[in-house]
Amino acid sequence: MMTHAFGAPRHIVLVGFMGTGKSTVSRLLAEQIGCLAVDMDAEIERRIGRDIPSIFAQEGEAFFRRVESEVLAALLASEDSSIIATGGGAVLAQSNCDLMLKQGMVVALTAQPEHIIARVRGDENRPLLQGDVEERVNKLLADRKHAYAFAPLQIDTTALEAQAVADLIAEQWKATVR
Ligand SMILES: Nc1ncnc2c1ncn2[C@@H]1O[C@H](COP(=O)(O)OP(=O)(O)OP(=O)(O)O)[C@@H](O)[C@H]1O
Ligand SMILES: O=C(O)C1=C[C@@H](O)[C@@H](O)[C@H](O)C1
Ligand SMILES: [Mg+2]
Repeated sequence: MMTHAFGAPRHIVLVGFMGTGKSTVSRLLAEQIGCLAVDMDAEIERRIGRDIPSIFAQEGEAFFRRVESEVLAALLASEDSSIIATGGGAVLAQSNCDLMLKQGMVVALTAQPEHIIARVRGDENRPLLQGDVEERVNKLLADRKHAYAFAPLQIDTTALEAQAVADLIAEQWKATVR
């Protein structure tokens, strides 16, 4: 179980573009550290009772972003420590970033565009990447050039296995909560 020094962050929050490995790494980290992994996208689907593409199609992105902010705030308010895999766009609201920094150790995962494209190609669960995946990824990456820079810890996952990424974060976490 995790123990906490006074004032130490309660949660580990993973941010990053789609396909950088937040969901995968969160599950590995949870096993390693011994706490719950929560995937915000899955939590939103559970709360609304529909999958992400349907929520985007039927309610629109603005609705999705409102629910995303509510889910994030609820998870961060929990007394129980967790590893939170955020959705790729959860950082688009400054208020979300401020909350993450206040309540968690925020880690940004990055990867070279070609690797992101290879990892997300063929996955129909990402409504913002439908159509020409390469074009969509490059456009969104340009729009979000600085969106993940607020995280104090940045890990380039391009040449790392997901387990190696989890190991790096676990090491940093142990040093932080000691
Ligand atoms: N370090 C890595 N090296 C190679 N492949 C990886 C790595 N991390 C994750 N992957 C693979 O990339 C794909 C996307 O990973 P994952 O779903 O964890 O990304 P994500 O950041 O949660 O994306 P999203 O924001 O869309 O939820 C998966 O197929 C996963 O197995
Ligand atoms: O980057 C984004 O804006 C998104 C990423 C996914 O995790 C989902 O939250 C959704 O597909 C939107
Ligand atoms: Mg994910």
